[in-house]
Amino acid sequence: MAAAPRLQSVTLRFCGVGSAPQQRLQQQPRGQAACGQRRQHSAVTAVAAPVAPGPAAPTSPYAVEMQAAVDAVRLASWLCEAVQVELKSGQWTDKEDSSPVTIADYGAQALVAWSLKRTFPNVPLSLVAEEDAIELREPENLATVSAITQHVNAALAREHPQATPLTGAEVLDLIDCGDSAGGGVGRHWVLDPIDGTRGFVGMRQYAVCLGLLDAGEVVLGVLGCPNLPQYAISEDDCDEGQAGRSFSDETIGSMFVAAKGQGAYTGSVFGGMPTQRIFCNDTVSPAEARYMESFEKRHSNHTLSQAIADEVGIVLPSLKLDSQAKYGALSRGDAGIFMRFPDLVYREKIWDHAAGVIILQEAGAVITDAAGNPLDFSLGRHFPWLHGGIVAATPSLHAKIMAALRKIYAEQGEPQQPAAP
Ligand SMILES: Nc1ncnc2c1ncn2[C@@H]1O[C@H](COP(=O)(O)O)[C@@H](OP(=O)(O)O)[C@H]1O
Ligand SMILES: [Mg+2]
Ligand SMILES: [Mg+2]
Ligand SMILES: [Mg+2]
Repeated sequence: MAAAPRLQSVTLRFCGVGSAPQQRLQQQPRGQAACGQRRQHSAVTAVAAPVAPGPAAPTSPYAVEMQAAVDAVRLASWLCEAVQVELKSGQWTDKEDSSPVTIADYGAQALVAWSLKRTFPNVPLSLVAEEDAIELREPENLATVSAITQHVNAALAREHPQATPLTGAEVLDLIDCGDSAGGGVGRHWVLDPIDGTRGFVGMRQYAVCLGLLDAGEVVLGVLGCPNLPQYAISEDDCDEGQAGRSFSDETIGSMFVAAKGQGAYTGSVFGGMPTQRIFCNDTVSPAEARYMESFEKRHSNHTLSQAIADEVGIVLPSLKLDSQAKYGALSRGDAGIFMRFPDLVYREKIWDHAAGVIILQEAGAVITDAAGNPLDFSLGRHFPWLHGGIVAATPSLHAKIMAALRKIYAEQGEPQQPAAP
């Protein structure tokens, strides 16, 4: 729970929802959101001085793709924030897997596809993305399509006023661009238009996640985290409903970018190209370390992560937050460890990890499955079974976590994962 003085300021900021968000959405030109109005917060740890020229220097490999990805993620992030302002409980449907999907998931996917096609008009778009428009094409979903299209066109009018507004049919076709099978040959964009949809509807954390696969390897990643503070987060920032305060606070809203061999960087999600170099902090001892895990208990076994933490000597409680915002926060040193232990029958999707993994790697973290294997993105839209889950951490803490995990498995018995499909 937040301390009393903080609760007061949170209450005040909630009062602003409805007017303040509109100000941010309508009055602040792109690039100014990070400026001014900074309050005192604990600094992001392990952040080096800004490094010029940053990840999109014209001579850098993947520079054009990086700028394209940042533009696409920012455009989608504007839509997400606009929808979250309006989101009322119950304004989402349940897909077959019973995960909530909002109009923002669809709208963000359409905008990213539109943006990539605009930047690369002569290259066929191969996009491995979470959503599809099959249900939206049912006649009873006409009103939903209309709402998505309105939000898509509002974001376009803001960022690309010269663009012709899209029709509902065009929006549906853009969403359906995301059906690529991916794989280890050629280039494929990998998109989770909203990772952490439950966090999005719960006014917690979420992320727009875009990665680029080249010959089966993630070579570029961008995370847009409109609700993630630009300062180091604490438990207070993870409480249910806390993210709603972001709309009137210019220190909220982070972007993370990385390209292979070029380092990881952060900045404002509504600013320019992020240029602040970040590193995960490998000097933290277990006694000082924090670990992060899913907010949703059903996504990860919190009992196992607590047992590992106890074994390693971690005393601080975990930070529980949704989405790949965790990968961004780990990359800049807010915590030292991320653990994810889903049900053994759950098959992970590549869009839930692609962008975050390259950012983590470029920040100096180690990320493996629970058996210590690297994550292989070359095998299609899903991973084959990851052995027991995912562990990401600073190098020294990763080694300690893996040793603790092996000890616990030796005592309790190895988890019996189904054979690879
Ligand atoms: N039963 C389950 N176990 C593990 N992960 C699950 C799950 N059900 C859904 N997920 C995935 O967990 C993601 C959110 O991750 P996190 O737990 O880190 O917030 C979801 O992304 P979406 O919100 O994009 O659907 C979804 O892909
Ligand atoms: Mg989903
Ligand atoms: Mg996801
Ligand atoms: Mg998603």
